[in-house]
Amino acid sequence: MKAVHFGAGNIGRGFIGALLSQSNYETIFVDVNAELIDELNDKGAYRVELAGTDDSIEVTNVSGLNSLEDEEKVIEAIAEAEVITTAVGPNVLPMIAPVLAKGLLEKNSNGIVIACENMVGGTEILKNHVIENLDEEQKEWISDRISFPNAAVDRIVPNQNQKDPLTVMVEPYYEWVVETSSINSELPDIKGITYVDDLTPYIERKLFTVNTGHAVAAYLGKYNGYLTIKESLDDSNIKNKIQGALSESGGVLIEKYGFNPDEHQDYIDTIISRFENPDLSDEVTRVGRGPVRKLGPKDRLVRPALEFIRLKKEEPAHLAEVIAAALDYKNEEDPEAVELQDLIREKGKISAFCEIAELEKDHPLVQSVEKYLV
Ligand SMILES: NC(=O)c1ccc[n+]([C@@H]2O[C@H](COP(=O)([O-])OP(=O)(O)OC[C@H]3O[C@@H](n4cnc5c(N)ncnc54)[C@H](O)[C@@H]3O)[C@@H](O)[C@H]2O)c1
Ligand SMILES: O=P(O)(O)OC[C@@H](O)[C@@H](O)[C@H](O)[C@H](O)CO
Repeated sequence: MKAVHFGAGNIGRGFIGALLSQSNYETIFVDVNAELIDELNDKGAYRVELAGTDDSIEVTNVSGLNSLEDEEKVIEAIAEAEVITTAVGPNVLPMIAPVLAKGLLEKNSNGIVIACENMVGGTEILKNHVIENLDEEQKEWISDRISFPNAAVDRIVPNQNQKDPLTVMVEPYYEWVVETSSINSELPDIKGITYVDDLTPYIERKLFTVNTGHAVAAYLGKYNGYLTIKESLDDSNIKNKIQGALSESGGVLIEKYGFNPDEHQDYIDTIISRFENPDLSDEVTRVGRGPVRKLGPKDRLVRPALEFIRLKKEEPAHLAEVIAAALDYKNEEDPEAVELQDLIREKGKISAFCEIAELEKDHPLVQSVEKYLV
């Protein structure tokens, strides 16, 4: 069995690639990072270390293709693969869509594409990019043969600082949930996947708890001069604010999906203890990366804040404070952080926020954020 995985980065190697290998797939990684691709082809294997344990997984039967230089080979690999997965980041999905479309059109059997990105409806969005330049006949062909199920993935994989460029250290915890309703062939037998009929409660619970809490730690941590998520959590003031923000997003999730409040609190507590893992060093700049995306209307801060106002008719004070801290986020090495600060210089914080979050200035969330601006 063959799998093609776009993105040989942290989650690609440390999570998806490892599970594909453990499920006996030959996995071909496609990436733009020439060093990683050369290493994968030289070694054909790499190690995933489980932080805080002596355990590791030897990931074998892997190789790499450079998506900038090897287009014909990428198309051929996609045509032969049963499963195609991605972990490239939401903004990169439109860039991989053209080659993915070419490869899928070459297939003579059914296939499944799963985007493993932190976003609601990620695979569906990728599918729309894939089919946007196809003619009607090609669209029908793809819709008949290729399944595009949405997915939620959860495992903290920090940026790596290892001697070996392929070795990756991950937290032992993981969750990979895939929606069955849009799969029109046999479900792939991949270790670790939980199949569900309706992904919405799972992806929202994950994004608006793990990623909302993480964003609080990153933006308040950066504002307070901390370098890592662990340092942020060691500050009891920030830890309380994470609890506060997750009570706001949790209130929304409990109301929308009928989660048991005690069980949801246990979920929050587990996540906070994952952030405190002393064996992982995760930088606030990795977790806070891409602030324009993270301040978007459907992402981890604005979406739960808007729903809190709509359902609870109260001010989401903690989420508003974190949004204000995110508007202060500066990192010259992060193109979105530079874009955000350029926009703020041009328009001011509130107009920049309104533009990114697609809100009017008199919206209650905007007024709430304004109170916390520095
Ligand atoms: N790291 C985590 O803890 C984690 C956990 C769950 C989900 N995710 C999600 O997984 C995705 C990837 O995150 P990551 O942390 O692995 O990032 P990463 O930067 O480590 O990996 C992304 C990889 O994509 C590659 N890439 C960029 N453009 C490409 C292109 N055009 N074609 C092929 N490859 C390309 C990059 O070179 C890089 O190797 C994101 O959507 C992220 O939200 C990450
Ligand atoms: O990957 P991002 O940029 O959407 O978010 C940063 C982190 O919150 C994220 O990568 C988490 O580590 C991950 O989602 C845990 O499952």
